[in-house]
Amino acid sequence: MTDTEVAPSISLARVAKSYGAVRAVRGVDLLVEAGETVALLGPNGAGKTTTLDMALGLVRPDSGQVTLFGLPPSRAIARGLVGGMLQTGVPLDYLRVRELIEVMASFYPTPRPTNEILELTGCATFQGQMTTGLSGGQAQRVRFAAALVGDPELLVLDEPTAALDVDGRREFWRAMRDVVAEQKTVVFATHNLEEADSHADRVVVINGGSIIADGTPSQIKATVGTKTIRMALPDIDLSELVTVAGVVNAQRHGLTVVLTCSDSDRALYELLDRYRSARDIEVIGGTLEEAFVALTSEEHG
Ligand SMILES: Nc1ncnc2c1ncn2[C@@H]1O[C@H](COP(=O)(O)OP(=O)(O)OP(=O)(O)O)[C@@H](O)[C@H]1O
Repeated sequence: MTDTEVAPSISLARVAKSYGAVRAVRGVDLLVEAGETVALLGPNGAGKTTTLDMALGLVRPDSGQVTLFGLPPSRAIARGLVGGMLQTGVPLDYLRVRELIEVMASFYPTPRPTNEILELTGCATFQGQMTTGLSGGQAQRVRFAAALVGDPELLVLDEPTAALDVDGRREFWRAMRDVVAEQKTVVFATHNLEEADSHADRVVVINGGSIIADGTPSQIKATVGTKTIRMALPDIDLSELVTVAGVVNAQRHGLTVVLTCSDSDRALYELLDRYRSARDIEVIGGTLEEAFVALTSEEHG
């Protein structure tokens, strides 16, 4: 078992998949280490689902290699190391919610207690309902419970909050915090930037079937230089300000100048050095949304 402890939770090496003429995933390399919470962020059709389905062995790649904990996906899953919550979902057949989770628990070597799972995922209140009559949000919670019941080391979630309202999302992420605190590895696909920013410690941006950025949310924001410096600085020409290293654009609003920066730290040192009269200085961080739009609107492939 030591190999499963040291091997990355997910390893994708030059993995590619086409559907006819559509190159859904184009040679992706991705290592996810134990304990990481990774958001796979991309617009519709970016290749997120195909990537996760290949990681779980549900879709066979045309080329490249996939291992989970150093094992072929089917073996890692058979050992109960992996829980998945996918768009296709758990078949919700004619059972009560509680019965379904009990049946799922019986498939795993070391399941978590059913009561604990029902509480954690917010399913306890409707555990006696038939699975065929659930609302979209309830069905999503049941899928989450089914993914967690085997007490997996790796949790793979494809757009986990897609069917949830604002309260449902909040509850979902509250439950996830407990899972993350248990040092599990979590990978979730989303096109919700706020979720990636708030809940992942690493964001992998995918577009057109390729990974186009990979880093912490702050690193992703920094790669596209979206920080802004505002300062009161009268009597200085904008043409002079754009010559400051790290400044890419300058605008004036009365006494205030607004500078868009590719490197706000460097720009700030030089500005303070040059202009001792600068006052009311503010550095405003770019949002992940700005970074994402900038990254995904570039030409790729
Ligand atoms: N079974 C399939 N048959 C044909 N084309 C497919 C199939 N699955 C995916 N594709 C195509 O592959 C590309 C990537 O799709 P994928 O579902 O992986 O993207 P995604 O990032 O998960 O998108 P979404 O956010 O809309 O779920 C898309 O162009 C999609 O239309």
